[in-house]
Amino acid sequence: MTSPRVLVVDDEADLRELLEITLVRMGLDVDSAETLREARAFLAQNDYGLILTDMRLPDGLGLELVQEVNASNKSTPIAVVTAYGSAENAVVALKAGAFDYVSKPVVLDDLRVMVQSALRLSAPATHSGRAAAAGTASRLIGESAVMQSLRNQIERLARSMAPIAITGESGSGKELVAREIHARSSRAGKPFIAVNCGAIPEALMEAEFFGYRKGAFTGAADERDGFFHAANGGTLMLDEVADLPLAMQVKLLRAIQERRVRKIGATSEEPVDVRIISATHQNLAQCVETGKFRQDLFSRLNVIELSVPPLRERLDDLGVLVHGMLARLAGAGQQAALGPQVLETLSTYSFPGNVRELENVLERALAFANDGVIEVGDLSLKGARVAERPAPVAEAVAAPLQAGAPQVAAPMSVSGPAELPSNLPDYLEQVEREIILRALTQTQFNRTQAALLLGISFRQLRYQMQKLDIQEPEG
Ligand SMILES: Nc1ncnc2c1ncn2[C@@H]1O[C@H](COP(=O)(O)OP(=O)(O)OP(=O)(O)O)[C@@H](O)[C@H]1O
Repeated sequence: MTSPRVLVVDDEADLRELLEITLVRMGLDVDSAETLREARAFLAQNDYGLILTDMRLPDGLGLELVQEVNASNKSTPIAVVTAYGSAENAVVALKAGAFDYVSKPVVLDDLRVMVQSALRLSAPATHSGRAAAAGTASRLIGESAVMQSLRNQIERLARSMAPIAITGESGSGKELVAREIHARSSRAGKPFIAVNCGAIPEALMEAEFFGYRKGAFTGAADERDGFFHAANGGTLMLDEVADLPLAMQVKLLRAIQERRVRKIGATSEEPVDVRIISATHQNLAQCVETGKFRQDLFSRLNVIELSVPPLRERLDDLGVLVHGMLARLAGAGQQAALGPQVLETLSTYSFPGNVRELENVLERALAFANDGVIEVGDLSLKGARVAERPAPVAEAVAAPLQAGAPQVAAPMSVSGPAELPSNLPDYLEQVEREIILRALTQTQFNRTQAALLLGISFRQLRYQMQKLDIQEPEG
């Protein structure tokens, strides 16, 4: 088997030699070019496992080479060497399609990590474990034009280290998209860690992200790794990134830029090789405008933007989604089918909770269904019920909230009313709404604490609040 071949493009003799020696020691064959013209000549003759180019060359910019390689049908990873402190250059190169970058002065350990990661992309699927190369089907269901375009973007983005910012409404599939990018990348064999930034108490954030040394603070009985260490070699997803407090944003920016983290109580930093994917259902650019989110972190995270459309904008996918979900919901041997008009009814609904809500609607409907056949009457769609509701307790509770004074009506007995409810789903929803409101009022609308009180996850609470249209009082 021949060694992978690497093309180094740099006109600075010292740096070029350093790169050559390091790559040869890694067992690679190296060609060197001093100009864009020479590089193009090499590229016309050989296939490379990686191209490593300086940004500034005597006859042009390394960026031109990035664009040319990306425009060609060869999918060779190309990385750039950027001048010290020029974070903008790195971002521009990544946006143009560079696989990754190394900053000058080149730290050889970082270079080796980057080279290995690039070469895994061209390695056979069995070695890299990549879903893409192994031809594994996407877990993202959907054949609509937007979903197909999303899948193509995922395939392309999986071949780079560029930070990606995923936007989309709650429940639209942002985490699934992030997992898919990871599964199709050269990092697939390493961990994917998703962190809900809004669910971590501020005081614990630094310890959770960066870890701590034994004795670093009262209660630090043992050394612990943080999320960055846990995701080393893989992907770290920062979910609900807009919820990060400003102080933490500074520390995170540093860690992302330097690719190094320092545990609390440690004297030195450790290198970490982590791809960052962030997600939010908020408008991050607006958060920057209002001073809630740092501009520098924003431009660092937002190198590539990926938007996941809400379900109501891709209702063409409803049929395949329902089919896929029913197949999963119906356990082995159990029937799960749709009665007449069910799909039509679903397609008139706006799904504010997106695909997650569709999953919940189907799960609930299947529990009510006779012989596993879901009928229109088994679907309890929020919009459909609102008109029928007489004057539920829930409305009495919601009114003062809108006026800005959180109050809760006398709690309904959870053990059940004296008379049987005439509509069980409605009744249960009212009970649920009331209990959630009590927990929220008790915690001054701190959703993390309210979720803890109720023994559910932050995500679950957020989803239920959205489903039941519970809003934080203004002011
Ligand atoms: N295209 C899809 N095909 C199949 N399942 C999907 C699809 N999109 C989303 N789902 C499912 O819907 C649920 C919600 O998706 P996910 O958690 O990725 O959404 P999200 O946008 O990250 O939500 P949140 O903003 O609340 O964190 C998951 O169970 C996921 O598997």
